[in-house]
Formats: sequence, structure tokens, C-alpha cells
Amino acid sequence: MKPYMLEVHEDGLAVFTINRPEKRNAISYEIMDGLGEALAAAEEDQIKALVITGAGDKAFCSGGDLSSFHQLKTEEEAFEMLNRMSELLVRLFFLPKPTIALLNGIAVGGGCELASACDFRLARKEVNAGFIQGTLAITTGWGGGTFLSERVTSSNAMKMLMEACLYNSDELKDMGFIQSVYTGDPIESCRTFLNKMLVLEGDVLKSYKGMFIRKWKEAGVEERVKQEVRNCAVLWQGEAHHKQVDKFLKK
Ligand SMILES: CC[C@@H](C(=O)O)C(=O)SCCNC(=O)CCNC(=O)[C@H](O)C(C)(C)COP(=O)(O)OP(=O)(O)OC[C@H]1O[C@@H](n2cnc3c(N)ncnc32)[C@H](O)[C@@H]1OP(=O)(O)O
Repeated sequence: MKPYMLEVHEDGLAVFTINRPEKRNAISYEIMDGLGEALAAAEEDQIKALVITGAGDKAFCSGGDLSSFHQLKTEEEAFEMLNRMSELLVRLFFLPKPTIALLNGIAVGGGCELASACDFRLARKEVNAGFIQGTLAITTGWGGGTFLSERVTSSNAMKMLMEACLYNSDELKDMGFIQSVYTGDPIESCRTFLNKMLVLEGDVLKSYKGMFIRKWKEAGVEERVKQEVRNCAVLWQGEAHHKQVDKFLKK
């Protein structure tokens, strides 16, 4: 079974699905490759919007694949992995068309970073999500803290990062993290959310997104992400982080 899928629909919707439900759609190096392919495909003119989701109904994404990334011990080893994913998320953040994280299930740690790199977040009613990185004695390391601070108010971003806990869909909506909650079919709900946008010309959507891209460039998003990656890599090599990950893996 392929660990990811990319579908292109006639109405211009491209859907990238992380297909590792048995690992709660954790991000491995293969998924990073798949995301790179999806971003290249999404740049094509016929694509109007890119949707990112997870297979099954348990998880959108449980963050980095801890069983594989746990082998990375030093700051430099961690930096390489974090930087690789952060570069993909920066590309996603700056993609010149609307992007949607379709939260079909729980979003944890790096899963919330992936969601924050998207312009909109739609969540199934029962979904929980949170930046739990702090409980693993690290910070966000894929740029998600920087993206989050461009998506919600500073006080809500700080609260979400520093509390390092899960929130339910009502709380996520109150904080401005998610824009809409759905109960039915995920892709149809996403289409309903997007239907007014999808009837517009792709160039119009691109031009509007460009207004925000210019603002984010001026706000130094790329530089801030690089600093975030570097800071996380320093914490990653600490004993406290490795101890917490061991605890999860031995569960
Ligand atoms: C590394 C980058 C960093 C960042 O920069 O942000 C991060 O992403 S840090 C955050 C890393 N993620 C986590 O700490 C989440 C770990 N997972 C969980 O807490 C839970 O699995 C869950 C997401 C809350 C779901 O719970 P539940 O539905 O009860 O499933 P299980 O816990 O039983 O998991 C099933 C299965 O999946 C494996 N799994 C889950 N998450 C990961 C993961 N992130 N990496 C690797 N494997 C994962 C879990 O080990 C189980 O496997 P088996 O025991 O083989 O069935």
C-alpha cells in the first residue's frame, strides 16, 4: 500500500492524503517525498486549491514518525530532518493558491504544524488537536510555531504552544485555529467550504493569495522558520527529549 495518495479532481481540487492510518498518519521521509510531489503538482495551472488530509477517521496526522526519527540523536542529525520538512512546509505556506488542511481525525505535534502551514483548517466535529511538542521537551521544529503566529492572535498562538495540550473542535474554533467544523463526508464538506472560491478564475485566487504572500515575506516568515528549526534542533539533542520519546515508544 502506498503511504500517500494524490488525486486531482475535475473542479481543480488536488487532494493529498497521508495513507498510514495504522501509524496515525505519522510523517516519515517517504511522506515528505510525497508532499514534495503534491506541491509540484499543485503548481500546475489547472489546480485551483490543494487539500491535505489523512486516511481513515482516527488521525489527520500524529506528527513526525517517532520510531524512525528517534534514531536522530544529535543537534545536526535532528536539524537535517527538521529543516527538510520545514522547507516543504514553507513551500506549502507560500503556495500561490488556497490550501486547506482537512482534519479528518486527531492532529498532534507536527500534524498541527502541517495544518498551520495551510490557509484554512476544517475539522470533523469530534476532532482534537494540539501542539504537544512541549511535553516531549522540544518546541515546534518544522516552522509550525511561526505559521501559527500568522494564523491566530499572538495570545492564542502562545497559549496553544505553551499549554502543549489537546483542544476540542469548539475550543479550536474559538481560538481561530479552525474555520469550519463538519459532520458528513470529508471531501464533500471541503467542497462546500470552497465552492464560492472554486467558481472563480484561478488567476483571481492567485492574485489574492499574492497579497498575503507579500505581507508574509515582509514579516520575515522564512527567516523566522529557520530560527525555529535551529532552536528545536538544540532542544532535540537533550536528555529530556529522548526520555519522553522512549516513554511513548515503550508504551
Ligand atoms: C518529530 C517532529 C516534531 C515536530 O517538529 O513537531 C513532532 O511531530 S513531535 C510530536 C510527535 N508525535 C507525538 O508525540 C504523537 C504520538 N502519538 C500519540 O500520542 C497517539 O498515537 C495519538 C496520535 C494520540 C493516537 O492515539 P491512539 O489512537 O490511541 O493510537 P496509538 O497510540 O495506539 O497508536 C497506534 C499506532 O500508531 C503508532 N504511532 C502513533 N503516533 C506515532 C508517531 N508520531 N510516530 C510513530 N508511530 C506512531 C503507535 O506507536 C501505534 O503503533 P503500534 O503500537 O505498532 O500499533
